[in-house]
Amino acid sequence: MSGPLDGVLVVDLTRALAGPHAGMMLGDLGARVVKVETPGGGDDSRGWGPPFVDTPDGGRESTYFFSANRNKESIALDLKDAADKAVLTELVRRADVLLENFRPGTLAKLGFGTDVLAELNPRLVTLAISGFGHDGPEGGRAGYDQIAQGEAGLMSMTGSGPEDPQKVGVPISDLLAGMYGAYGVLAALLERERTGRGQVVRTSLLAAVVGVHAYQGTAHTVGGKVPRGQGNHHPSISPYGLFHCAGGSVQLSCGSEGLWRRLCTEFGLDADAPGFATNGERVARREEVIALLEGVFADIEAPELLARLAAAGVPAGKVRTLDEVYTWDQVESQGLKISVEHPTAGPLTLPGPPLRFFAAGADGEQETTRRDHTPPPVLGADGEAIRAWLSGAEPDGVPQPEGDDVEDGHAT
Ligand SMILES: CC(C)(COP(=O)(O)OP(=O)(O)OC[C@H]1O[C@@H](n2cnc3c(N)ncnc32)[C@H](O)[C@@H]1OP(=O)(O)O)[C@@H](O)C(=O)NCCC(=O)NCCSC(=O)C(=O)O
Repeated sequence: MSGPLDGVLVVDLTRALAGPHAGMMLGDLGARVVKVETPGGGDDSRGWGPPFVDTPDGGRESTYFFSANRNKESIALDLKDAADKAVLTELVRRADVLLENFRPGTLAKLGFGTDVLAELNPRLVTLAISGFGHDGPEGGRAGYDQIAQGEAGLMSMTGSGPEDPQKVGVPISDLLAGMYGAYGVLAALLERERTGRGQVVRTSLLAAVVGVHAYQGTAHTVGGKVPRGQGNHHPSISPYGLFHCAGGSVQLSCGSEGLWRRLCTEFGLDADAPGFATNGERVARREEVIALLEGVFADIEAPELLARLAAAGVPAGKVRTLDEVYTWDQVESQGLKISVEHPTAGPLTLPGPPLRFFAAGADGEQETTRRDHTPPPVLGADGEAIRAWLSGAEPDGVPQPEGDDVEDGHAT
C-alpha cells in the first residue's frame, strides 16, 4: 500500500506543467501513472532550461521536467503510428484515468476523441486541461501560463501599482489547473463508485485563476472595485504586509483587533488612537499605519524584531530565498524535501508532496504518507516493460497495480 490511490491506473498524455502537475499529484497519492511521450524529444519541458543536469552518457536532464514528473513511468508512443496507437488503446482499456492538455481537438484528431475513449472504456475518467475552455466564444484558444496570468486578471492585481503589472514567480495558472484537475478526477472516481461510469472533467488555465480570485473577485463582482496591485500590502486588512526595519524587513499580519492590540502593547503604541482603533480606519489610513510602524521599527534589527513579534504572538516572518527554504528544518520536518536516485542524473533532492496522511486511533496517530517515491523517468525508460505487461508477457519484477484483471473493458 503506497497511498489512497493504490491500484488506480492513470494514463498521462500531458506535457509542460499543467497536466503533468495533475498526474504528479495523483502519483503522490499512490496511483500508478504511465506517462505517454512523443518519441524523440518527449515532454516539451525536457528541453526547457537551463538549469539542466549533465549526465555521464553525455546527455542532460531538465530540472523543469523534474519538477512535475516524480512517481511516473514513461513510454514513448507515436500517436500518428497505427502500432503505437494500438498500445495506447490497450492502456486506455485498462486505465481508470486519462489526463490530457493538448490544444482542444488535438486528441480527437489523433483518433482518441471522447466518444472513442468512452467506447473503449466506459469507466474511464478523462481530465482535459485547456488554455481558456473547450467551448465558448474563445473555446479552443491555446494558452501558456504567462498569457493566462495576464488574461485572467492576476497580473493586474499583482505588482506595485497600475503601471507595474507582475506575474507570480511560479506558473501558478498551470499549477492551479493541475490541482483543480486532480480534484475533479477524484470526485469523478468517487461518483464512478455509485454509477459505474466515468466522465470527462474539464478545466483551464483561465478557470484555475478565476477559481482563486477570492476576495479580489468579490471586491469587483459585489463591491464594484477594480483591484490593482498594492505591492506587499493588503487591500482590506491593516497592518498586513512587508515592513522595513533596521537593515532589512519583516512581514507581519494583524487580521484581528486582538492582534493589533498585542502589536501596540509590545511597541508602546496606543491601539485606540483616534483614526487607528478599527481595521476599517487603518485600511483607510494604510500609508500612515505603514509610516507609523516603520518609524518604530527603524532602529530594530530584523532578528530582534521577529523575536519580539513572536513573543507578542503577532504572526510574522521573513522573506526567504529558496536556499533558505530548503535548508529550513521545519520544511524538512514536514516531508517537503525528498531524495530519489535518478538513473542517469544520480541523487536528486526534490520538493516533496504537500499532503500528509495519518491513521488516527486510540493509540494515537500513525503516518501513512507515501514514502517510496520514484524519480522522474528517463524518456521511454519503461516502454518495454509496459508493452510486455499489456501483451500479457510480463517479465519478472515489472510493477503491476493491484486488481488489473480486465473485465468489460476496464480494470477491476
Ligand atoms: C501548450 C499548447 C499551447 C501547445 O500547442 P501545440 O504545440 O499546438 O500543441 P498540441 O496540443 O496541439 O500538439 C502539437 C502537435 O503534437 C502532436 N503530438 C503530441 N503528442 C504526440 C505523440 N505522442 N505522438 C505524435 N504526435 C503527438 C499533436 O498531434 C499535434 O500535432 P499537429 O496537430 O499535427 O500539429 C497547447 O497544447 C495548449 O493550449 N494546451 C492547453 C493548455 C496548457 O496546458 N498549456 C501549457 C501549460 S504549461 C505552461 O504554460 C508553462 O509551463 O509555463
